[in-house]
Amino acid sequence: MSGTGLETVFTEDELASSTDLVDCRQENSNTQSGSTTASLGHTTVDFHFEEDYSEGETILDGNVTVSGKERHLQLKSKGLKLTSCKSEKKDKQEVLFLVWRDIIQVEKESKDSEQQEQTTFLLHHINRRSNSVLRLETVKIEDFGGHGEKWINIIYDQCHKVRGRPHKLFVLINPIGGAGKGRQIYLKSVAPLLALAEIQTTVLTTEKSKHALEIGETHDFSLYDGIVIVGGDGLYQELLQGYTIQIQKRSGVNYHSSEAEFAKPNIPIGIIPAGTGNGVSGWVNGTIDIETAVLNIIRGENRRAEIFTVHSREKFVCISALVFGYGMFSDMIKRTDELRWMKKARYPYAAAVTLFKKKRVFKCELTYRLRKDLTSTDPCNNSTENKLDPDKQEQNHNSDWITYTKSNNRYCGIFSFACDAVDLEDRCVINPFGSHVQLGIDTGCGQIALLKSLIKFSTGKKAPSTTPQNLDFISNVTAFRIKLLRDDTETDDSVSGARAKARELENLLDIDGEVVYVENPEMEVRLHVSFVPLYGCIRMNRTEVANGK
Ligand SMILES: Nc1ncnc2c1ncn2[C@@H]1O[C@H](COP(=O)(O)OP(=O)(O)OP(=O)(O)O)[C@@H](O)[C@H]1O
Repeated sequence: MSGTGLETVFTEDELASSTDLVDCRQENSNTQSGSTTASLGHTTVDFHFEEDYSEGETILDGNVTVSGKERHLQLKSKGLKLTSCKSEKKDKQEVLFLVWRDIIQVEKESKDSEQQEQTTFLLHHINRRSNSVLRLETVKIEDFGGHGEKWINIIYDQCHKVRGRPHKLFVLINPIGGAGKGRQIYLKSVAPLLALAEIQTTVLTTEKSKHALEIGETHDFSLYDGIVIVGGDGLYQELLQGYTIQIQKRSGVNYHSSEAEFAKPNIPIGIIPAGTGNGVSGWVNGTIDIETAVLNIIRGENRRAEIFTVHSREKFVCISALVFGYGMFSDMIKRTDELRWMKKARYPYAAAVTLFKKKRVFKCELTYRLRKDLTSTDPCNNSTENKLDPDKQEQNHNSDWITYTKSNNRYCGIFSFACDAVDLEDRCVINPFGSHVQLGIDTGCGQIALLKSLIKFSTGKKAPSTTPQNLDFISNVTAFRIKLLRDDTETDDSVSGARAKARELENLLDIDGEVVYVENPEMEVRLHVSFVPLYGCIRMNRTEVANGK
């Protein structure tokens, strides 16, 4: 299945009603796809393009007209430059410089009459708005310097040969994620842009729970330049877990060993935020705006993000790409899972219910390892590290296991996000490409204080210098172990109803907002740095992050 790949997945009616598929180019030049607010992280990420904005050598130059005004157009080795003519007053002179990566397509405008001699073409390019939002814009350019179709041929060649830009994508849609609009989102806001960029697609929709896991484990992705998922964090986690297992099996890695060096995926993944939380998409795009996510996939730039693996007694349980939670976090996710019929409203509802519930206390041994070669949490540490061989980064960097002793083994919750919060002077920046994480430990913190802390973390607000009572954060963590301490003589039959329910909950984890059952609550969670290539990942630029631009 190739080409648009839509015929087998969408009904004729759906395709026919999607007018933008028929006439996508005009429609998209004005499209402003809906920007929603992320519940996790969308305002926190300050990614900056480390694109080389030097212009390079001139390939072709000449005069053109744009909206009736004379302009000078130069095609350079690094991009395209459009400037006002020298005759215009200095203060009215405009300059537009676009690197080739930011040009999506060029197409010749069909002539109205045979008499029309000048070549006219449409340049579809990315316009950068503030706060990471990208928009497609179209400029109509008319040649009058005599270069004719030479303009079109060179622009076409340059923008289509940009390194990393995908030509063939595998797309997986979750029709029930978020507000249940995955298919419509794909048809209206994703497919037209991919078609405009001449990207071939193979499109599948999930048909049942955990289908993405199965597809990830069995599908041959080698034919594709990238994988796109249209859904939320749960869909991404399942696809990535299946794909990770497939890679380990092919590479002969014993992935049941918690010490194993996992083979890393080489095909980048792009996430179209069509779920509820859309945390990872927000992290890597700096927004959960749909059009931005699509344009970042087309741009092709990608960077490896970190993930956790979770093992229990030397048996692989799962991977986690967003958050690992145990105790009150898994209790809350179980509650939200049971309320799936409420769609997006289930999260605030479950959070509100949690506020009024008495916290469950569990007893466990908690140990962790720290990254020992860090001297600071400066984000620039990452840029240096990323120049190193990523496999070497993980070797010999960990401390021995350290036991957490502050709580007398009594806990309400233990959690960690697969990212680092870089503490700048006025705020935090979430960095999913780092080499260590924070471990959160709740030993009886007030519910409201805990929620406020989590919201602060996820929205990049500067954390107060003092954390709430009974809430602790350990920085620079690379692995942790939780060993539940249970009374060996206790059985489900010998305990009260309430305790039997608590025992059931003790076997549940919150993995990226989904409930995962673990047979033996004795887990090892390990961070794998620089693991999965994600589209939309833009390097943090030292000066700009430091200046908070
Ligand atoms: N066709 C399907 N039928 C039933 N369940 C499905 C189907 N496809 C995927 N699922 C389930 O949907 C869940 C993933 O949903 P997804 O992450 O896309 O949206 P969400 O949960 O609303 O968003 P988020 O995870 O960002 O909060 C997984 O539990 C997965 O097994």
